[in-house]
Amino acid sequence: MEALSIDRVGKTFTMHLQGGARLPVVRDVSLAVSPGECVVLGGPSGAGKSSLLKIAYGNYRCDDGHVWVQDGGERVDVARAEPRRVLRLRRTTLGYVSQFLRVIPRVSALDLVAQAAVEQGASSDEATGRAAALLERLNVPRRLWSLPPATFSGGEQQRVNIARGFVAEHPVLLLDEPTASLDARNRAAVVELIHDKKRRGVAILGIFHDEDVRDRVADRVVDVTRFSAAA
Ligand SMILES: Nc1ncnc2c1ncn2[C@@H]1O[C@H](COP(=O)(O)OP(=O)(O)OP(=O)(O)O)[C@@H](O)[C@H]1O
Repeated sequence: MEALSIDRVGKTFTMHLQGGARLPVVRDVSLAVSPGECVVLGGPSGAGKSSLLKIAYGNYRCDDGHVWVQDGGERVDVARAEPRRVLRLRRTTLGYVSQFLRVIPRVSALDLVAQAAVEQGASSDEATGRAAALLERLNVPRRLWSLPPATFSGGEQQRVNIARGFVAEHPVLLLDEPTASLDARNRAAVVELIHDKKRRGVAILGIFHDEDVRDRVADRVVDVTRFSAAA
């Protein structure tokens, strides 16, 4: 059974500040991701890869189609579900790792990561243990763990963000260029984390511009240009 299924999705942006100009991006997108599989969205800049991920997460509305996510014994259509249902789905089932960390003032890196596990029901001790293990694997120096990440470097923030996204145990994970500003060593650490998730049966849909990373994690690459709605 598919964990995530995008079914005939279409999206046109309407630019209200530009006299309602319409920008068709994708149409008739259908693709599915099974448990333990990593599907990568490919295609040139502007093809609509990020937009599709945001539609799958429920951040963007789509005009047509459905986004089915298997949630235990139930299938939820992210495109049509009530906002409250989408929020619940995000807590238990649907994870998303963006390129940038949203820092919370005064919350330390360790707590920020652990919080994501606590939200899924882990005890505080267990969450802190898992958060520490991930920060370690992602080579975030121990001296930074007790500090709020606002002043961290771009790559350090990104690694805290990845730890936060991976500490939770979501059966479906959306990854928007998680390795964009990382060096080779940390890219390799992220590849390992993705392999771990796949072994645990997590379904992953992601964007990876780095070809080497893409080749190492992707079971399939879906070129989004084939769904282009432009002209
Ligand atoms: N919120 C928005 N409002 C209006 N247009 C948008 C919005 N988000 C994206 N677009 C437009 O939709 C098109 C697809 O953008 P998207 O970011 O999905 O592409 P992408 O394939 O992820 O590109 P990249 O590889 O450069 O990140 C672009 O032309 C972009 O300008």
